[in-house]
Amino acid sequence: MTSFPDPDGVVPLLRRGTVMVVVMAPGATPEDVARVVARVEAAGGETFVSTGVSRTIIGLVGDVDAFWQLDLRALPGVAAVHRISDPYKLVSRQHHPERSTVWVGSGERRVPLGPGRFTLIAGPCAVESAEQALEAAHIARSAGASLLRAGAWKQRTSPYAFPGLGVTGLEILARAGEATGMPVVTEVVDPRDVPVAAEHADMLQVGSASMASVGLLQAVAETGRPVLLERGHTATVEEWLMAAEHIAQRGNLDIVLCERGIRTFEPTTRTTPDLVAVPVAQAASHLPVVVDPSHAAGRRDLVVPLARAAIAVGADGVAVDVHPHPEDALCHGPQALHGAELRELARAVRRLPAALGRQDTPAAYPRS
Ligand SMILES: O=C[C@H](O)[C@H](O)COP(=O)(O)O
Ligand SMILES: C=C(OP(=O)(O)O)C(=O)O
Repeated sequence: MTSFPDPDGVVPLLRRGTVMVVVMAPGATPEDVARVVARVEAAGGETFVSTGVSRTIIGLVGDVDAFWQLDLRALPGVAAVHRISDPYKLVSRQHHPERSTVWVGSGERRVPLGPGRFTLIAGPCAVESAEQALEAAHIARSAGASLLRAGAWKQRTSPYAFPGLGVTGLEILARAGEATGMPVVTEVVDPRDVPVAAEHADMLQVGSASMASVGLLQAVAETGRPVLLERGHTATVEEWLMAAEHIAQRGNLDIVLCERGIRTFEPTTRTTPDLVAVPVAQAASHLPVVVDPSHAAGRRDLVVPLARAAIAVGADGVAVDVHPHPEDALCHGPQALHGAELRELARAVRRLPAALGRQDTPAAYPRS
């Protein structure tokens, strides 16, 4: 704003419910300005024009989506158009200042995810057999996890990699959840599988590679099941929240955001865990935010340190891979924790929040 010699003309614009700012080019004529004003006012908006020494800026008040459709950037003399308000509404904290809690499961198996709690989600990356899933579920439960995760359909990069057991895997997972008293969360990759997944799982996950698949987002939303929405590994926080808005628009606000690493130039880890995204997403949105250090790092040795960091940065939970025999795992064995490592992580989950001054309810921490 210092480039504007008339700051008094700028500040009031931003104080009057401005949702968008149009910056005119230095050589813009009064006719160019009038054309922008006329187009906005014809669309039912209000304009506040601030004429500086070298530039004029126009603040717009009204329906930001309607203004966006006007394509003001294409008008003569317009240098830039900036949104001031969030491009999402239902998931925004601007319209819903209280942070939300999402409940997964029913009856005695109901598990909360949200402020004042730290929820441990654990399980194998993929369901491989009834024995493996049940063993992993017992390890997870005895360590103190309250939600069981595992994939029946895996969205693999290679068409030759293990794709999951499909509906058979789903049934096995549901039985493992029942046997251990944990609600289950599983990923859906194809919208056609959503109904059967919703029949067997308590929460549906949309994976990183599907984050922007609008058809899938809408299909999971319409089941009414809570949704675990992974951040796309090339998505900005804003794009992630717009994906969540697609779910919310279908009337389903039971959405938990999961930060699982983003693609950067750093090859040491599978993706780069973007922990700053946790407080950023929590400030922008009322939805709970958890972290998946297993898929983010792809390395077992980093999962516990990253989970500690996730607690410190204020995450509402972590989702981690655990496997009875990681060396034999059919999917992502190198990132899967052994039982002893999961118990170490669970100790951090019990002790760290209070040590770090978090106000979480101790009763909600995993027991073990
Ligand atoms: O587990 C989740 C996905 O399948 C995974 O992130 C893709 O992994 P891949 O590249 O090993 O297939
Ligand atoms: C987090 C997962 O996968 P993705 O790599 O698609 O985020 C997962 O399988 O749980």
